[in-house]
Amino acid sequence: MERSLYIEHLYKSYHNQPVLTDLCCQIPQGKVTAITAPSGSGKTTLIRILLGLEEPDYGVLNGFKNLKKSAVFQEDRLCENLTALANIRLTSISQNKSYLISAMEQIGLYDCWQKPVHELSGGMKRRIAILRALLADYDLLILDEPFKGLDPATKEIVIKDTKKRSMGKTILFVTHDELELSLMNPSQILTL
Ligand SMILES: Nc1ncnc2c1ncn2[C@@H]1O[C@H](COP(=O)(O)OP(=O)(O)OP(=O)(O)O)[C@@H](O)[C@H]1O
Repeated sequence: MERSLYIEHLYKSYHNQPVLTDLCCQIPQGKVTAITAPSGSGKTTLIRILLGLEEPDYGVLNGFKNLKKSAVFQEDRLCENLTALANIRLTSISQNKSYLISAMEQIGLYDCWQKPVHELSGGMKRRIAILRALLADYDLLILDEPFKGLDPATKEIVIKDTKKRSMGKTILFVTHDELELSLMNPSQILTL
């Protein structure tokens, strides 16, 4: 049986304003955990702490340290002057070009691999950011409102692809969207 990851008594404040107060939870490995909570409740702060981008004021993260992590942030964080393919290659240098182009086509990204990202639509950029994270080598995939802005039909295709590619991995994803929740089918939903 897979071990769980534990977040124990986590506290974080900014300018003496508490954001996370005594947060304790368990994240089963190899499963999908959703986080859904109102805006401003500290979801992104928690994710930044789990990724090591932010220090908690207090608390213990048990089991996270040696995990390889991959993430999709609320922003695409793509290199706008590089092509779509070159952005994806940043995390999957050993995959050949035809494999990567085929992976793009499976989420509806046709004939755009050689275009610089700044020439692409918002929804195309989003899918490239998601695919870049999915094709990386990781144990823990952290997704902060990853599917936001995609139309429902595209969302369904991308979520099915995400589920297929991340099978057996630990996924933590933030959403406010019922369709995303039902398609991702998390084993637990955390409300901060
Ligand atoms: N670097 C920072 N400096 C000061 N305050 C911050 C910082 N980062 C976040 N905050 C504050 O922490 C609180 C939680 O922010 P956070 O982005 O974690 O919320 P969230 O639940 O992810 O919100 P949303 O659903 O809108 O993305 C907010 O009040 C925000 O203003």
